Amino acid sequence: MEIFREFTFEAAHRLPQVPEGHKCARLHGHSYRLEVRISGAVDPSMGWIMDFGDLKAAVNPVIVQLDHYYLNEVPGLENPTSENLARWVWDRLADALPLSAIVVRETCTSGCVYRGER
Ligand SMILES: Nc1nc2c(c(=O)[nH]1)N=C([C@H](O)[C@H](O)COP(=O)(O)OP(=O)(O)OP(=O)(O)O)CN2
Ligand SMILES: [Zn+2]
Repeated sequence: MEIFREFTFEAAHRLPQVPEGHKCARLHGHSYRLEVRISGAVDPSMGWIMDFGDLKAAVNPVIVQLDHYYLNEVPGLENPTSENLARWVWDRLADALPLSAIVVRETCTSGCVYRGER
């Protein structure tokens, strides 16, 4: 089974690799939505995989590194596409949580699902 928790953060970025004239070369911001999914067996006595509160506590230190930052200045996020951001989050949580997916939504209509593939 899988559970998830959604987090939000505000951040600015620009995409340094896009061709000249691309709108994303300009500095702009997003209200990011980040979904952290974990999978595992349901503990029979508790009736849950993990307390949602413990999931929140594990993810919050990562959110703090992103919220209201210029992502291009965060080490490892020099090219802050959704894909790179999803992998960056995964790498910082994989030791602590049984991750099944990281979902990054940049806008209401665009985003990325990362399941740990290299
Ligand atoms: N594969 C990716 N493509 C794009 C990314 C990305 O991270 N991965 N990022 C961007 C920009 O950050 C852009 O701000 C978001 O893109 P887009 O959804 O095109 O932006 P809009 O909301 O302005 O879309 P419209 O529907 O055209 O208004 C670009 N591409
Ligand atoms: Zn953008």
